[in-house]
Amino acid sequence: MQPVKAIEARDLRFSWPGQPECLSLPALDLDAGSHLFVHGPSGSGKSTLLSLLAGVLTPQAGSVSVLGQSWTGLRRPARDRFRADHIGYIFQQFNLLPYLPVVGNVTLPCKLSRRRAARAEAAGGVLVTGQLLLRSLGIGPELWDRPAAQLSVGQQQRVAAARALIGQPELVIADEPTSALDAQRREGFMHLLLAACGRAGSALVFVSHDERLATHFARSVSLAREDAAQEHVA
Ligand SMILES: Nc1ncnc2c1ncn2[C@@H]1O[C@H](COP(=O)(O)OP(=O)(O)OP(=O)(O)O)[C@@H](O)[C@H]1O
Repeated sequence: MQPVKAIEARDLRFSWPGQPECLSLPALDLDAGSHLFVHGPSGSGKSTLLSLLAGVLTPQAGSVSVLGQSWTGLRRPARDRFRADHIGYIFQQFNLLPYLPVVGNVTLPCKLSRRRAARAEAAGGVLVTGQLLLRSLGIGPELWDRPAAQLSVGQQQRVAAARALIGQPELVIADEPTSALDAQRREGFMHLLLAACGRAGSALVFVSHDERLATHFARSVSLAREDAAQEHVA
């Protein structure tokens, strides 16, 4: 039997209402635990693709399966549950709850998903797992009880990564999480994120307009118009 893929997308086509086609992708596969870099200029459809992969948007044609489950077969509440159980999402603007302490932000997915809570419990407890993740991403105990809004951009970004990774979701989706960082902090974050995904065994789809980040990945896909959805394997 073939192992279940983290992502299997076929013949995807998507247009926003009243606009020309935004995305056309014949195939996109991602093996469990492997990492993929998606790049393309602003407006090329990177965030749209991520929303299709995460089942937030529905394509006009084609299909997306995550861990062997097709989004088409799920109604909205089931989609929300499946997403909470299996996908960690790092948003471009991090989307932390500003007044909630750092550690509360990180453990939040375990309140929304029993599956992720059970995994964190099995790994030593939800709180301890959150603290360990924060530590591994360079956020020390002196910051754990501070409201998230009081952290620097680079610190918030690492908190967002810890939140995405708690409870070992099989798939982590990262939408331009490094766009606000200088070169040194960007490289540091990439190393921490890739190592944390490796430890959790999570597959990673990482999106950026910055092609230099491709050096961190064995596989990359370009959404640039002129070479529509071309794949490169290093
Ligand atoms: N909610 C929306 N409604 C209508 N059109 C949208 C919406 N979101 C995105 N678009 C359009 O879809 C196209 C692709 O946008 P998308 O945000 O996916 O690109 P992107 O590559 O992620 O861009 P960026 O790097 O600037 O974040 C753009 O032309 C954009 O205007």
